[in-house]
Amino acid sequence: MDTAAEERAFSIPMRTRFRDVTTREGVLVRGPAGWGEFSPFPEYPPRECARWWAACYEAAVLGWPAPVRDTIPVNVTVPAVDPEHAARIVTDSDCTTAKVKVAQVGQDPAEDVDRVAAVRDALGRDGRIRIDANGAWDRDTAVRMLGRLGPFELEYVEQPCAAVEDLAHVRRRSSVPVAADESIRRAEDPMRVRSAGAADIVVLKAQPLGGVRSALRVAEACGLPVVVSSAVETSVGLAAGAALAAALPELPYACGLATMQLLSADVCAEPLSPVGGRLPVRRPEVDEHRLCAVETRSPTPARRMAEARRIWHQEHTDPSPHGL
Ligand SMILES: O=C(O)CCC(=O)c1ccccc1C(=O)O
Ligand SMILES: [Mg+2]
Repeated sequence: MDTAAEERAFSIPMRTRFRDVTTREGVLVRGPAGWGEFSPFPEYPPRECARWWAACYEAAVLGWPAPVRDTIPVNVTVPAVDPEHAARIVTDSDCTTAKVKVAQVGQDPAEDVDRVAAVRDALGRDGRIRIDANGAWDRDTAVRMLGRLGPFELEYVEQPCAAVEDLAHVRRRSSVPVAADESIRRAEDPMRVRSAGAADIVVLKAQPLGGVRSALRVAEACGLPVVVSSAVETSVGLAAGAALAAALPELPYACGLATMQLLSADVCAEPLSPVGGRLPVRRPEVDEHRLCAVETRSPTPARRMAEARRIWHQEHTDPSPHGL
């Protein structure tokens, strides 16, 4: 669309499979404000990808609002691995909060219990544990599993069920606080979560919500405590999440932005990784050598971005002065 803007498609394998994600693909775009990332998940339709494009455009062209803090407390993310591996991931991190994936397809509920138990052992009594079911439980299973996992003292459960009505049901039946993720991220109307009484906390991600400013507006309109999470991005995408977490007026919980270690490589020489359980708020430099090493010839990422951009600019008529 524009020869001035640099666009580089990348493909990076995950270290550990994360749900059905084994590789992260996308495009990095360099604009006047820096690099932006466009990396929607493979199954996301073009209409949803338009918001991911808006986030990339904001990063590359507009930049971000001023931060009110310079480090962000983060959780270590524990995929649906065996108990020993889960304990090692927690011990190798400096984090005192862990987010444990549960309800993985093909696994037994006892595997969730064993994984959470191992994480509680590794963290000690003062650590915090939150779990994420990615909407996989029905409402009765959710209430039953929260009963089984309750003794490990959960900070909250993220998206126990897919439907907003089911989240509200679980919230009434269980003493574990409920956080909404997919119900915000993939919803036509993120405000339904609040009016349905479906959540105590909202999980906000910069890319799927259309950028930092747009996510800040969702946070303000929701009026619930916010946890900022990544979409498993390179350090370029993570920097947008850090900017969002840094700009929120209140940040009462650790954020899910320590996901760099889930990827096997990065595009920056100094990846955006936590130090002492906290992520520094900064924009890491893209390293040409590292970017080259993960560059892909696949036409798919660029094609998806062109389609997302077309939809976005159709709906937002102001023409970009930067040709992006
Ligand atoms: O929150 C974290 O710790 C990591 C981010 C994460 O879990 C995630 C990453 C990509 C896609 C979905 C999710 C999710 O929270 O469900
Ligand atoms: Mg989630």
